[in-house]
Amino acid sequence: MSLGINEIKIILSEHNLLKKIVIGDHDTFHDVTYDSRNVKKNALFFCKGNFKTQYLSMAKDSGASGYVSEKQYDEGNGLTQIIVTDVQKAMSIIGAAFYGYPENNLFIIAYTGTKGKTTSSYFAKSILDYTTNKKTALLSTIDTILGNQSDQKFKSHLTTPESLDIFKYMKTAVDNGMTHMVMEVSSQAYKKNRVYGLKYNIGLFLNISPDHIGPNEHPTFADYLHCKEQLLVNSDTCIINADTDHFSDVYNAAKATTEPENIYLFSDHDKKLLDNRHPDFIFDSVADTINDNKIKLLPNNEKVAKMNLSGEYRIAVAGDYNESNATSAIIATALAGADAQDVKNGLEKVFVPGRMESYNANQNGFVYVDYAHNYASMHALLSFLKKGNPNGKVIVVVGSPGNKGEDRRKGFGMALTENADEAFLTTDDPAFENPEDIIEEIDSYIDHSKVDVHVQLDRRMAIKQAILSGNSNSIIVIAGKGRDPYQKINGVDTPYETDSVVVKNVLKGLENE
Ligand SMILES: CC(=O)N[C@H]1[C@@H](OP(=O)(O)OP(=O)(O)OC[C@H]2O[C@@H](n3ccc(=O)[nH]c3=O)[C@H](O)[C@@H]2O)O[C@H](CO)[C@@H](O)[C@@H]1O[C@H](C)C(=O)N[C@@H](C)C(=O)N[C@H](CCC(=O)O)C(=O)O
Ligand SMILES: Nc1ncnc2c1ncn2[C@@H]1O[C@H](COP(=O)(O)OP(=O)(O)OP(=O)(O)O)[C@@H](O)[C@H]1O
Repeated sequence: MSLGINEIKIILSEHNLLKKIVIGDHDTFHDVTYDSRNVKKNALFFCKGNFKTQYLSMAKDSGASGYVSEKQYDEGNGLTQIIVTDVQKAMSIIGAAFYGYPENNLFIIAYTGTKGKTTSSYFAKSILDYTTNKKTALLSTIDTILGNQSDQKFKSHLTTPESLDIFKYMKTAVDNGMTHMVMEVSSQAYKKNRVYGLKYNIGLFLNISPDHIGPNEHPTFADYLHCKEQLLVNSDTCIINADTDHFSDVYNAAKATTEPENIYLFSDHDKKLLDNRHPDFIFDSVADTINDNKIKLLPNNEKVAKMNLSGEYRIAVAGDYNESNATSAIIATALAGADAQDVKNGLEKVFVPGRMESYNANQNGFVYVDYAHNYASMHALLSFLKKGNPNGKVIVVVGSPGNKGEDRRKGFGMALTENADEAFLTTDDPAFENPEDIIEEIDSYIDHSKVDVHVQLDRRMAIKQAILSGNSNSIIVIAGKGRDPYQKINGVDTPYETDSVVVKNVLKGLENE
């Protein structure tokens, strides 16, 4: 693969990004990278983010022959220097060109929303695996799956990767024979222009509630919503949860670039629809107990009746909120070619790592490992579990991260007060904060007349104590980390075997006692 300066000049000019080019010894590049530690000979190096000039010197020493930057640097003398108005945007369009526009060879389903992106993406992939005979790639918060061999699947670093990685992954997926891709698109991906210029066949908007607002993410809720809406602006076909907050705003964003005929709305039968929303599909809960989750899908007009999706679908993952996640996946995958049987198979067989993973602890109750890590998700999770288990205790192990999402602490306090009986407050990615201070803050929002609170800094120990405190009617929730394999402590990702493994070890220990 290679990319010449003339093509770069054309695409940057087309996007009005080019400020200046100084041609150096080489004007054709054989690799693209934003990390000086990975520079190959004749690479084009991008100076972005918290960049330091020594990275450019390092890149030059390692054989880079050009760089792209918003500023010209003496350290880059002798290299081809491409000076642009926005390096993140430039990186995305150059990345697409370098990898030969692999997105054109994939049917792309893209998800956004505050909650449910990962779960719904796994639902959609599971269904499409039947339709495409396992030729569906996945870019998710948990795993990146670019093929069916073991080395074509790995843990993701970000929900939505950097643009160069996205196009590289897409090219790899195409080379591996993949025809479809399901991807999560975070609001940060738009904020940082990681997906600049990328178009999706189908874009889905699940829901929005305040999250990711702070000095390092979005300055305001309006900015957060705006970034999320960009996914719809860049999609040929849009699917929107008609029950979402800020529906009118969201619908108008979709309508800006998509004809109403290509916008599909769905709604929960039990939710009262506001304004004049006319959902195309309505889902109705047939079973939403802890052991059985099933919906009935009802087409609501002629446009969608011909999709032949009317019927009942069992969902392998518990949680009433997963009914709307599943509905979104049904509509998206049907538009991508799935039939009702693929949908049935996919939803019945799906497994989502770290999301409502259940373990039978016998005389100690039932354990769920779940990723709920803010008020909206914790409230959705605990109210569902409490409703399904009115006579048993709901026991929750939870902590809150340091140096980010500080409002989550109050959210956890509130959600625990509303639906938990017992809480074990513990450590979860304390970063540079003292975990005891974080716990104290969560605790200050808990009503102690309703919740029995224990403090146990050691997360493994907290899980063990919570399980031991249960009886056969109890539900024990290990919340917030899912399958995160580390604790972020003082800037270091300290390895952690994951909540799922800790639970399994505790249960094994109990069996052997
Ligand atoms: C805010 C943001 O987008 N930050 C991301 C961004 O940071 P950055 O560009 O400032 O990079 P940096 O790590 O500070 O380094 C600066 C540059 O120098 C380079 N470098 C660095 C060291 C070196 O020796 N040589 C070198 O060339 C780096 O490769 C980088 O290009 O690029 C880095 C990788 O290139 C990411 O790791 C980092 O993600 C941060 C850590 C992160 O986790 N961000 C979160 C907020 C995020 O994006 N989350 C969303 C999900 C949340 C949601 O649902 O909205 C996500 O999509 O994951
Ligand atoms: N539609 C939903 N509404 C509310 N809560 C949900 C919904 N779907 C999932 N959840 C809860 O939120 C948690 C996170 O779900 P998931 O990972 O699918 O969402 P996400 O959008 O990828 O989240 P994040 O951006 O935080 O990674 C789940 O473990 C569950 O507790």
